[in-house]
Parts: sequence; structure tokens; C-alpha cells
Amino acid sequence: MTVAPFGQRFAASLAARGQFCVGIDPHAALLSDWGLDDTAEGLEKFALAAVEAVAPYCSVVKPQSAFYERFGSRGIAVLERVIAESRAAGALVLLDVKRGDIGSTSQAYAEAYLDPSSPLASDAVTISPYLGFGSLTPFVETARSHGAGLFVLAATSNKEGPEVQEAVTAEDFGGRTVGAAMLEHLRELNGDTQPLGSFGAVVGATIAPSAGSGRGDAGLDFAINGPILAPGYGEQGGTTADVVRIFGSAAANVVASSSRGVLRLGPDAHAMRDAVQRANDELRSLLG
Ligand SMILES: O=C(O)c1cc(=O)[nH]c(=O)n1[C@@H]1O[C@H](COP(=O)(O)O)[C@@H](O)[C@H]1O
Repeated sequence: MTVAPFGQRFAASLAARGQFCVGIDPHAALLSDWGLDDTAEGLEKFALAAVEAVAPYCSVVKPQSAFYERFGSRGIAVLERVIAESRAAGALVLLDVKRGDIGSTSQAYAEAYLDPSSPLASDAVTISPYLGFGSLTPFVETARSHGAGLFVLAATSNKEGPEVQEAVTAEDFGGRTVGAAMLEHLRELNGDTQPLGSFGAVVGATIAPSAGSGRGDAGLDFAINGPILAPGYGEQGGTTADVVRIFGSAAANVVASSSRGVLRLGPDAHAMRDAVQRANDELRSLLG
């Protein structure tokens, strides 16, 4: 079956369901708060209940693989169900794995997550470009052939990110910050694809306007004609006003993502669903 390119599906999903993504991150502390054991059974109950509560109401669901890998093969089996059930509920699944390796190994990762015949096949994955953007080529080609998407780390939400992402590349590589270089590569890949290219960036909803440092609204150019994932919304302090401040006219292509901010409200399904609807409403009123 041929699917439409990810960029097209992303744009349609945001238009239909709003600009909010829920991260399904079953932290041990949350399992305990929900009255569940820190076991594969507890993980399964937690993750599937969260998916059932939120996946019909948000455009994108983002399970973080580490929280499932913690339980070995049984955890991975739960992740497979999270992916399948989120998609069945009409959400796009962005599998958060932050992979990146030499090209030949990237090819195997790409097949594991983006080839529709894989048990973990998702609509898109997060990837790390810090072995060089060119090492991601197998992901790009595999995504292209399967209508999948990629989200490349450009300016992450954590305070340690600037050490690498604000470093300035040698003149031979453009003499700009690493984060800016990643955005430039994405802009080139997306070209003028309509309505949106499939090659996205990860940019924290928390990044500061730090004049002269080349990040935040002080420097980075987010006009990549592609999707942007903005994690750090909610729990890490990012707000809708930050999304407007940071992304400006590119804000229409941003999906703001929160994990603990929503999951903390469980196991009450109504409370989680209401939080999704509130976030969607707020994002729509300020960005729409
Ligand atoms: O790629 C990501 O999703 C990501 C990038 C980033 O810069 N910062 C960041 O927090 N994340 C992920 O986003 C989620 C944030 O979770 P909360 O802080 O609970 O909302 C986690 O799954 C992180 O791994």
C-alpha cells in the first residue's frame, strides 16, 4: 500500500487534530503514582490506558523507546502495541529513539523503524545528526521510499545541548552554529515540497532568546518547510507563548510535545483527554 509522504500527512493531521503531541513515557515514578507495579505488566496497563485516553484526540503520539526497552523483549512487545493502537486511533506515531550511527548501521536502524514490514514500523523517528548529517542518508532514503518522516535534533530542550549545538563549524563547513547547519540541511532536503517536506527538526520549546549565541529567536532560521517537534512543553517549562516567540512564522508547522504534564493526570482518562483538548485549544487560539 502506498502512503502519502509524511509531510503531507503531518500537515493534514495538525489541521484536523491540532498542534499538540503526547509523549507516552512510562517513567517508574508514574507507574507508582498510578498504583501500578514497575513490571512489564504495569508498563502494559499504563501505556495502553494512556494511548486509549489521548490517541483519538491528538495529532501525534510520541512513545520514548527507553521506557519500554527497560523491560527487554516484553517491553518491546508493549511498544509494538502502543504503536499499533495509536495508529488505529488515527494519530501519527513518532517513535522517539534518537538513533544515529555510521551509515551502514543507520541503514539497519532505518529499516527497523521505518520499513512497514518491521514490527516497530512508525510514521517517523527522532534521529541524532552528531555523527555528521551525511551519516543520516540511509534514514533519508528509507523514509523517502516508505513515505515516512524524520525529526533531526537541532536545538534540544536540555541545558547541556548548547555545548555541541552552538559550537561554530569550520569555514569549510559553512562557519555557522551546528544547530543552524542542521536546519540548513533540512531546508535543502525539503526544498519546495508542498504542502510540507517530510524532514523535520527537534527544537525545544524551552530555548532562550540569547542574543549573539545564534539560537532561539536571536538566530536560528526555522523556515525549513518541514515539521518541527517542540518538546519541553509543559513539564520542562515551555509554553504556547514560547512557541510563538521562538518559531514566529514557522509556528504553523510546530507540534508541541508534553509527556509527564499529561501522564501525571492519569489514570483518570477524562483528565488526560481534557488536558489534550485544552492544549490543542490554546495552541489553536495563539497559533491559528
Ligand atoms: O526528541 C525529543 O523528543 C526530545 C528532545 C529534546 O530536546 N528534549 C526532550 O525532552 N525530548 C523528549 O521529550 C520528552 C519530554 O518529556 P516531558 O519533559 O515529560 O514532557 C522526553 O521523551 C524527552 O526524551
